[in-house]
Amino acid sequence: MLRIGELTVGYEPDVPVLHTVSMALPPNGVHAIVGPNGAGKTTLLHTIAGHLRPTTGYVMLDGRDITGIRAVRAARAGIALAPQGRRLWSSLTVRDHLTMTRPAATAQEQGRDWSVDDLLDVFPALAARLHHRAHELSGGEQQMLTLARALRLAPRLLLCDEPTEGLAPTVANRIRAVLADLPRHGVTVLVTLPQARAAANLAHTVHVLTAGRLSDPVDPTTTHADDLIRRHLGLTTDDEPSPRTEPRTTVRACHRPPAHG
Ligand SMILES: Nc1ncnc2c1ncn2[C@@H]1O[C@H](COP(=O)(O)OP(=O)(O)OP(=O)(O)O)[C@@H](O)[C@H]1O
Repeated sequence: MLRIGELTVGYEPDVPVLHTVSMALPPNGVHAIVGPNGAGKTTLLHTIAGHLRPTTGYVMLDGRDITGIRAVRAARAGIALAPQGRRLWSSLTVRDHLTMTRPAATAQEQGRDWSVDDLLDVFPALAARLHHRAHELSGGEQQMLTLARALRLAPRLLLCDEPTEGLAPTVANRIRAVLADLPRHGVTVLVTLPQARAAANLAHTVHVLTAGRLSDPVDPTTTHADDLIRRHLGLTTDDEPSPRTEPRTTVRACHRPPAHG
């Protein structure tokens, strides 16, 4: 569904943050990018979402060249971003956020059209907070609202930047479970996560981004996946417990994507 080739992106001339990044994501899966702070994860998502223009390279969505298009056009093409830091409108209520946001994608490019009620079913915690302002919500509720608002745009590709950052483990697990279920609704998910273990438990493919360079995709179900991810991250075996020590069934998406897309 998404194909990126030789993408170089920077904020200043001749200072690239991403170096010739290439990636091909099949549709209807959950795909994770892990990497340390400052690796360029946000930069990559913002480039796909049309907030940043690459210096070189291309971004293709379902065979259509969307390189360098503006964010509004990326949304029309079926891409939504749930940004890091949430960026909610603090004085508006949950209801305001969900009713003010409408499907942005054109009919042809649109994914599922999520009604407000659909989204409250996905995030029951928000139903109880419908008339509360964003700044009155807990961190977990704010993150749920960020995701719900992005889904209101009816995307086929949802970009989630560190959606579990700073959340209690149970809330983070709930968020990951929602993401794992989205491919069932025709939404492909590209999510950045700080922890290799969480990414391996959730995603169908994991890419590691370090210092602006992206690894080849790793299939977390293969025998050497943990070692491979760890090696890409430059970790020793003691730095993070094995992904296989956690039950995968809690969040792993049940619909595997086709091998090619
Ligand atoms: N608006 C900006 N102007 C200049 N440099 C920036 C800007 N935003 C990010 N950078 C730099 O680009 C590099 C990559 O940042 P980015 O936020 O993409 O990394 P990240 O992997 O998402 O890290 P984090 O998890 O800390 O958000 C960093 O060196 C950062 O300082």
